[in-house]
Amino acid sequence: MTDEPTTMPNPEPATTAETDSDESTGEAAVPASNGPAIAATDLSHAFGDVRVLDGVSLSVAPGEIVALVGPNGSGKSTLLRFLARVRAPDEGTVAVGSESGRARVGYLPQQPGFRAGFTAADTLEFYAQFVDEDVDVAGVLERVGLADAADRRVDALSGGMTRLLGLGRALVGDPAVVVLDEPASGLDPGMVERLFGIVSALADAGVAVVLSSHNLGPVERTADRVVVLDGGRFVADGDPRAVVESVGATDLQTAFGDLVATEEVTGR
Ligand SMILES: Nc1ncnc2c1ncn2[C@@H]1O[C@H](COP(=O)(O)OP(=O)(O)OP(=O)(O)O)[C@@H](O)[C@H]1O
Repeated sequence: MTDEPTTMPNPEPATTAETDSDESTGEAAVPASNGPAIAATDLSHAFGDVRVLDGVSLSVAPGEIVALVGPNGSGKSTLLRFLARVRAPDEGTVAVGSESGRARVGYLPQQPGFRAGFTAADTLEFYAQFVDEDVDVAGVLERVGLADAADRRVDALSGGMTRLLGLGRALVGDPAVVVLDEPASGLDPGMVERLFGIVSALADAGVAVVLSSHNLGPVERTADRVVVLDGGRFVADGDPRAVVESVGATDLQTAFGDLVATEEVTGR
């Protein structure tokens, strides 16, 4: 199914299983001063017999870029849904806050969906009406590289363009935290660079960014911190250079293979 952002009403509401109340997600405000922008504590979750997360905790500071990497099916999307609060974990809490007091979380789901018939601009205008600030829709479209597609219907967008529109939707309302599930998936190399440039600019503006990606080159160059998820736990967590050096590798791609392959030895 399609996930939708949590900060604004949804034109095609998700099921209740995907839109848990604040109470059920254990949401709480992080103390305003010098606290993390978002803090997840002791998250555990299973789908039936499959344990996807096993007591993971993650705090992200304002202006920090955290990249979540891991093999297919390792639980990245599940963790990001919990951070975005579109779903609640079996156990654990997610607290959102920031020094500025902004507490919204912008979310790009792995498979963003939009109301057919709307144009790209209509779509962002729709979401803009639910935030307090004035939203420069044309500016958001420009920022994500869709200025020329403003009047194109969403059902006529390519897969990559749909993802960029999802990124634009996540940015509406100037959120303090942005959670991006594989934002570079389906983008051509130029747009991948642009995407990671947008991420850097967000962080420079004080936004906490948590993203998942299989594009380990740009991740290594852009992220402040890389978290490797495998077997329900974090098997590495540190700045990219430290993660690479921790296994004596030369780059993140090589380190990733080593870390995931040796999970049972290095897991913590
Ligand atoms: N709603 C669900 N019901 C049952 N199982 C689920 C559900 N969502 C995810 N899973 C399972 O949980 C595990 C983790 O899935 P998740 O999508 O979080 O992984 P991922 O790391 O994001 O994978 P990918 O890199 O392929 O996107 C997988 O085994 C998946 O099949």
